Amino acid sequence: MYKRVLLKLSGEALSGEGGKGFSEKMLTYLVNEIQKIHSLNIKLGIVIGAGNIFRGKELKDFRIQMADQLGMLGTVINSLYLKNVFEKKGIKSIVVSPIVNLPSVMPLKYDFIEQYFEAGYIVLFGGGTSNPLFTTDTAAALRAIEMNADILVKATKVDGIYNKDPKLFEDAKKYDIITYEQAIKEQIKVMDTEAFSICEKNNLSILIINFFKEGNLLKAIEGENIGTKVNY
Ligand SMILES: Nc1ncnc2c1ncn2[C@@H]1O[C@H](COP(=O)(O)OP(=O)(O)OP(=O)(O)O)[C@@H](O)[C@H]1O
Ligand SMILES: O=c1ccn([C@@H]2O[C@H](COP(=O)(O)O)[C@@H](O)[C@H]2O)c(=O)[nH]1
Repeated sequence: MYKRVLLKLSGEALSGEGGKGFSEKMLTYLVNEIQKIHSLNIKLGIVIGAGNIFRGKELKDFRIQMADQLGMLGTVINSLYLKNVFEKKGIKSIVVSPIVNLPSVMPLKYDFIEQYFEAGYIVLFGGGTSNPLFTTDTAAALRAIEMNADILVKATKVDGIYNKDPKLFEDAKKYDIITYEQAIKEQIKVMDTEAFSICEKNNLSILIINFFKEGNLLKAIEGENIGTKVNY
């Protein structure tokens, strides 16, 4: 079983696939899935995207730097939203971000992160990498290394990596395991190349799983071979 986990969630985990905003049904599902792994006493960090609010590239009339800043703020909004949802269910969490100074957001300080984990908090890393031109996949890779995670789990809307986009090609074939070298060479689009590259350099594997299938997250943390594992 993995003991230190960085979980990358799509913003759509809050809205439902393809949706915007926040869905009560999805939030209930999300909390139930998190509760299953939180009870295992693991050190859990979460990076959440903002596809349910803004993705920079969706704001066509904006300069990309401006659009990306809105996207990054969206990830802080999602993190705070999630903190509140967790709180109502008795799950302790803390929002950490290098980009905003708000009473409920703590600055990113490595020494404190360990203390939050020791005190049983889930750490919600908001604000992406703090730089435009990136996405939360890259932020997840950075935070995973910084928290010394033993796995980065990307919980998304496909059940793993295929030789081509399974949402577009019915005959796409799934990989159970793939190396970073192969993923980068084949230009696999399920995750940013920057994220692959950071994890490869730091000897951290990634697990891609379908978030929308009940029980998947728990199975992945317990080491069951679901989804696709990207190995260095
Ligand atoms: N070779 C591939 N194998 C698997 N999925 C692929 C592949 N190529 C492209 N994809 C697409 O990648 C998508 C997952 O990545 P995407 O960045 O959209 O999600 P996310 O990171 O979970 O969301 P967010 O942008 O909200 O953080 C899937 O919907 C899938 O269609
Ligand atoms: O490091 C980062 C992370 C994110 N952004 C912007 O935020 C949105 C939302 O993140 P997703 O990973 O797409 O859900 C992203 O599209 C970027 O616009 C960023 O600029 N830098």
